[in-house]
Amino acid sequence: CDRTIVLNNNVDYGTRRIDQLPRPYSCQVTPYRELDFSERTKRAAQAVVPFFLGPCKAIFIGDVAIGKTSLVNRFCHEAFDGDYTATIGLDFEVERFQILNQAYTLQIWDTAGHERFKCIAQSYYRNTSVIVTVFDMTRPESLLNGKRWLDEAMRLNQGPVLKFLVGTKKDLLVCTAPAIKMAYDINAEYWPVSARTGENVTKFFRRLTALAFDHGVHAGAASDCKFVMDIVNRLGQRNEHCR
Ligand SMILES: Nc1nc2c(ncn2[C@@H]2O[C@H](COP(=O)(O)OP(=O)(O)OP(=O)(O)O)[C@@H](O)[C@H]2O)c(=O)[nH]1
Repeated sequence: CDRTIVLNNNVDYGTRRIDQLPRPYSCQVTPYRELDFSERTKRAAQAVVPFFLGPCKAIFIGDVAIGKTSLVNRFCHEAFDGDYTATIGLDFEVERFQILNQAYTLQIWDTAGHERFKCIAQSYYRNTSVIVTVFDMTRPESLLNGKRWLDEAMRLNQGPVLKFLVGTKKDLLVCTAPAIKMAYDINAEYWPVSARTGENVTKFFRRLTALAFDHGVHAGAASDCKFVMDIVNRLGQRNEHCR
């Protein structure tokens, strides 16, 4: 088999530093319409008192051999391997970003697509901030199966999650219309990428991480607010008892 390993093929990987909210692949195919970080996020990032935002957990799900690991490897290691090696259960990567001068960690959970490892992978689906449903643009059935993978992951996550639909192997381009329709149907942001050439890979990860950061600040602010309201309510109840 023709083994191809490409390293540093002049793709601009950018940096892990983000000062402005990166654009979606297409403004038409995204449920996330904000053009910049929210005012709340910018204020929080500029505050004198530093805030801590926990890591972002992003799971990558989808059929076997569609290019999940290749996508992750291209971003994390700037490498592409033309040979296929099945993921056993699950792989894990950590990437550190600087967003609006705040440290932010992206955890990438690359799950196995093989049925045999499904139970292992599914046990890591919980408490996810981002679900990336991956499909192979040269294999239409992997797009249809993507919906099933997403439903299973959503069933195990009660809280709000960001959803992305990523088509791999853009270098072997095929029609994207069904993917765009699917992205609308599942309310996900659509990205076609190529791990072989690196096209859109860094842009996609920067966008994912920045959106997760923005939404994470909101969720954190909301839970702080709930915490304060709980205290106020409890104090109110105590006063009632005293009367
Ligand atoms: N031409 C081309 N081939 C790709 C691309 N991405 C992945 N491949 C090839 O597709 C095959 C499968 O890729 P993997 O990344 O191992 O697939 P996976 O989804 O992680 O597979 P599992 O671990 O079994 O779930 C490998 O032979 C890759 O070289 C791409 O962008 N372009």
